[in-house]
Formats: sequence, structure tokens, C-alpha cells
Amino acid sequence: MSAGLEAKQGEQRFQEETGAYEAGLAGDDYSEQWARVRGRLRADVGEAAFKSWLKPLTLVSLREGVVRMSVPSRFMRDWVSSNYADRLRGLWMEEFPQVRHVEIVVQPPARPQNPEKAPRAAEAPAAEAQGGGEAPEAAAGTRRSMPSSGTDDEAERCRDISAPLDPRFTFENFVVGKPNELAYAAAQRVAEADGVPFNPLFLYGGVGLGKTHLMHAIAWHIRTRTPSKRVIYLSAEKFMYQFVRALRTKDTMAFKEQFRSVDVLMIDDVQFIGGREATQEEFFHTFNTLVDNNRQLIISADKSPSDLEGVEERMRSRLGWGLVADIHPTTYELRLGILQSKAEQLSAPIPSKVLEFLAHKISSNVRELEGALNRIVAHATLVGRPVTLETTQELLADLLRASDRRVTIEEIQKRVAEHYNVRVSDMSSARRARAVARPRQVAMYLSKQMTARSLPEIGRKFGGRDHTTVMHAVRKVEELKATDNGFAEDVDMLRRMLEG
Ligand SMILES: Nc1ncnc2c1ncn2[C@@H]1O[C@H](COP(=O)(O)OP(=O)(O)OP(=O)(O)O)[C@@H](O)[C@H]1O
Repeated sequence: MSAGLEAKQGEQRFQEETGAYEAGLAGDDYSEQWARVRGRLRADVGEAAFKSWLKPLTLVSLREGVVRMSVPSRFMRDWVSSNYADRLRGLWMEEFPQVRHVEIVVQPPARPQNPEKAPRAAEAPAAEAQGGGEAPEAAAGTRRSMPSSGTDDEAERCRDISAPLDPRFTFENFVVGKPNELAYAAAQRVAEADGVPFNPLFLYGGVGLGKTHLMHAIAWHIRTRTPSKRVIYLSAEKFMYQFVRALRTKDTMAFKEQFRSVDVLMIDDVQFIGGREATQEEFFHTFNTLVDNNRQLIISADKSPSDLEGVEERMRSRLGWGLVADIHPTTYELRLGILQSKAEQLSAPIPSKVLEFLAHKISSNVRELEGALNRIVAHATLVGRPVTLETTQELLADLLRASDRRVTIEEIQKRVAEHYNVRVSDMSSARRARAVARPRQVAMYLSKQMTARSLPEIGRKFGGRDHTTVMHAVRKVEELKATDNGFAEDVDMLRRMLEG
């Protein structure tokens, strides 16, 4: 059947459905048309934006000139509605001229994406259908509801204690991709919940991957939605500083009070309290009091709770009680998505070749990626010439050289451990379980390939192992690479990430 004929028949069905007739799910009926709309949309907006925002769109129904589509979260609904609704309407009108309006509604995915780790986190906050109002908060399971906060004065006081929030660090400005989707969903869940969905929410990941951004986004969201909530956001260093100051001025009671009466306490970069016993002790008490009173805690660190160095065991274990969500190193697609979004925010017309080049070359972290983009945009604005690949290469020569630098064995161990979700300490431990032995072999292999270290030197860095063990690891990884494509891709990807 020709596409034109199909469209005609579809149109007929559509016409029949207009009027009082209520169509049911139309996804099946109009799947051909929907596929065409999707295809054109994809070509229009580019692969990265499509993946970030439009891929999750599902066709719900077509009736009375209204095309209803769903997305898995409110945030996406807002974004898609404000950025793509017109385009969507235009495309649907090409299929059915009667379409007058496109409506985006929220429908959480049927299955959580990571049921083991986050029973509910991967789901969108609350189901919400047009006209149906808010779905009950039942999705979060049993939770005591937290009394919504104190007075506006108290909330104001918390704002004063809190470190300033960066206005750019909102959910709207956060680009979601595979490496950060769990952390993002969890952050949104916490921000939108009336109760305490998991306590604490522990976000961790390498430098410059968006932990602070997500924490600020939560704080912004809560402050906007419920201004009377007492929210404090502080870096662990600031927390420590305030504590030490309170000790000096003998005003520890006031210190305790101000933290223990908050609704939401966020402590960023908690690895900095490692080794500071008195601060840890205080933090531990604050933590327990807040958890006992069902107040939300959100913690970030560069390592998982169990890998935090210099932190007492009881504290590490408590930090892991709630939901631990990691942010993985960026993928090429995510980097490209972030660059596109930032370039859009800067209203800077950057050729896609340049963005692709940057996404390919600068893989260390998002901060560096942003820095590079800002540099070329600033230059282009100053000299009044459009950005080209050549000028980009010239301008960023130092950065690109730096990312070509040789990596260290420690970096390899850290990156590999992160990738396979094992502890860095397991790189040198005696554990022989496959789950840690294989990543260790990969790290040894990469150390051999990417550094000038000898086999015995590498062995020493992996818990004093013999050079024959390293040799065996190198052979084993080569063997596996030759027989297992997935494994080979993994190792090559790790290598590319380490090369920057
Ligand atoms: N997914 C993302 N979308 C948009 N911007 C991002 C994303 N991830 C990171 N960024 C940006 O990258 C920069 C660094 O992020 P951020 O400061 O949140 O990193 P971090 O993980 O807290 O790093 P650190 O370990 O140094 O504290 C910020 O400007 C942030 O806006």
C-alpha cells in the first residue's frame, strides 16, 4: 500500500473519530503516520536533541483535532511543549490537516529502568494525565509525609545559611543521557516529592560530571515549588568551616539547631570530610537526627559511600542506606547533546562539525567541554568572524594537547573501576571473584598499552602482583577482545575516554 493511500485511510479513520466519538489508544492505528512524523522530527532537530527529548514521546490518541502524546516526566513535558510543540503540530498537520493542537501529557514508564537500584527512581515523579489531575504519590511506596515546613522566616534564614545557588544549574538546563539518567531521575523524584522517597539520596561521580548541577536543580525546584520549605545547600567544606567556627565561638548549640531544623539538607563533595573526625562526628549526629525526623538528605561525593576514604565505617554504611545513584563518565552522544544545548543557550551559531569535533576530543568532563565552547564563542564574538573547525583547532591547541597527555595507572584504575562499578581498592585487593578480577585485568591491559611502565612496575601498582600476572592479564584481555565484540567495544571505549 502506498504511503499516500495509507495516509488517506488514516485520515478517514481520523475523521470518523472526530466528533463525539472517543478514540482509544491510537498508537497502533496511526503508527505509520507517527513513524513518519518521528522520522522527519529526527532529521529536523538532529540525533542528539532527538535522543534527549523526543525519542521518549509516545503517541496516546488522536481525537477531535487533538494529538495527544506522552512523555515520562513533567520536566520533559514542559521542555517538549515549549520547544517542540509547534514543530510537532506542523508535522502532524502534514499527515492530517485537521490537527489543530498537540498536547503533551506525562505518563511514567511502565517499568522502572533499574529496579534493583532504584525501585521507583527511574519512574517519572507523579503520573499526570490531562484533566486527570495528579496521580497519587503511591508510586513512592510507604512514606510518612513530612509536614510542609516552617514559617517563611525560617525558610529565609536557611537561605542565608545556604551557599548561593547557580541560576544556570536547573533541571531545564541539564541534558540527560545514559550516563546520568538514574541520577537525574532520582534528583527529580526527590525534588518533586512531598515526602521523603529515599534517604539519603547519594549522588556520586567523577569531577565535573554534574553532581553540583543536580543538587542546585533540586534546591531551585523545591524553593520555587514550596518556598516555605527549609532547604540548606552547602559544600562539605563550608559545613566543616561553619562547624569549626562554631567550636571557636563556643556556639555549637546554635550550629546544631540550624541544621537540625531543616526540611532538606544538601551537602556537596562530602569526600572532604574524610579524615576530619570531629566534623564527621557532628555530621553523623546531624545526619541521624534528620533521618530520624524524616527530613530529606542529599549528599554528593566523588566516590561511592563504600569507597570514601577516611570516613568511618558506620558513616559509610549509613550513607548507603537510601538510594545511591552514580553519574558515569560522559558518552560522545551526551557530550554532543550538552554542547548543542549550551550553544543554543549562548545563541551562538556553531557549525555542527565543530561541536562534533569538541565532543570527540574533549572527553574528560563537562566543565572542560563548557570551557572550550565558551572560549571559541568568546573569540568569535570578539573578532566578529564565524567559528570554523580550523579556528577551533588553533584556539584550543593547548587544551587538545593536554588531553593527548599520557595517562597514569591511577587514572586508569579509577576509570576502569568506575566503569565496571567496582571499588578502586579492588584494583589492588587480593579478591579473585570474576566481577573484580576481570576489571582488574582490563586495567592492567590498559596500563600496559597506554603508559610506558614496565610489567613489574604495573604489577606493583596492582597490589604488588608479579609481572607474570600482568602478562597473563594482557593476554587474556587480548583473547577476549578477539572473541567478544561487546567486551572489545567496552575496552576500546575506556581507552578512548582515557585518551581524552
Ligand atoms: N548533563 C549536563 N547537562 C548540562 N550541563 C552539565 C551536565 N553535566 C555537567 N554539566 C555542567 O558541567 C559543569 C560541571 O558540573 P558540576 O559542577 O555539577 O560537576 P560536579 O560533578 O559537581 O564536579 P565536582 O566533582 O568538581 O564538584 C557545570 O557547569 C554543569 O552545568
